[in-house]
Amino acid sequence: MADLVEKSKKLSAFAAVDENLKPDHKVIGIGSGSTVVYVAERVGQSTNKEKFVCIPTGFQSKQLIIDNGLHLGSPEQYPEIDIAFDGADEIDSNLSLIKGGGACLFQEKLVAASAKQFIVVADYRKDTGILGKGWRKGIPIEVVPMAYTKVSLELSKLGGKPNVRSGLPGKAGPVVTDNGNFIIDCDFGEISPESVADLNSKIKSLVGVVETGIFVGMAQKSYIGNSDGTISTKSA
Ligand SMILES: O=C[C@H](O)[C@H](O)[C@H](O)COP(=O)(O)O
Repeated sequence: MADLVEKSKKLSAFAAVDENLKPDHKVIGIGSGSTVVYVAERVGQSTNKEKFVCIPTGFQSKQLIIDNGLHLGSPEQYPEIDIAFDGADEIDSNLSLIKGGGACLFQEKLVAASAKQFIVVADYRKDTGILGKGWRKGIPIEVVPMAYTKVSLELSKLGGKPNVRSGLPGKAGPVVTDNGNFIIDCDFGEISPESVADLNSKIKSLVGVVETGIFVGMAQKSYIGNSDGTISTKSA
């Protein structure tokens, strides 16, 4: 099973890079997580790799770029990105995503929003069609630390079950993001594809929320590695 999932991740990542990375691309966004490891590996195998500048979405992503011998840039230097690749925790039928399982959602959204093309890569477990169906940990929401009780209260009033993400067993107390903030995982149950944008706007409007892990209208194409070794693609 674990081997099958790993193979699906690699399959989706390699296919996404092979089919979408073009000779005229210069600035590439590299996401976070275990699937994007294979994106970085494939970009690093490109004969053009010397001319790429790769923009990371966090600490792990930065290490992936360096380890694969790619040039590192920053979002400040490159506010316009030619193409970005990233993983997802769940994907719905409209290509809306839950992201942030690894607490990287803010920088991931920054890079995706700066990219002319945003491609999602994932194994077959992520493609459930409805957010909150397979990913039961809740929507990751990055909040400024001093606002976490206020935001938690307001999320409850919106019908969610908020939970500040713990750093245990590695750290006592909450997880602290690459930006020095906390993560609240808020369970809203299953979210119909039609109501995702509205829920995202409501969460985003709460003072203290830096960013949500709901990505609506951002992904242009998904590459899903299936358990039988095939790939399914979908365009928005
Ligand atoms: O914060 C983490 C990110 O949103 C990841 O892209 C997401 O959790 C998917 O990671 P993985 O490819 O390991 O499932």
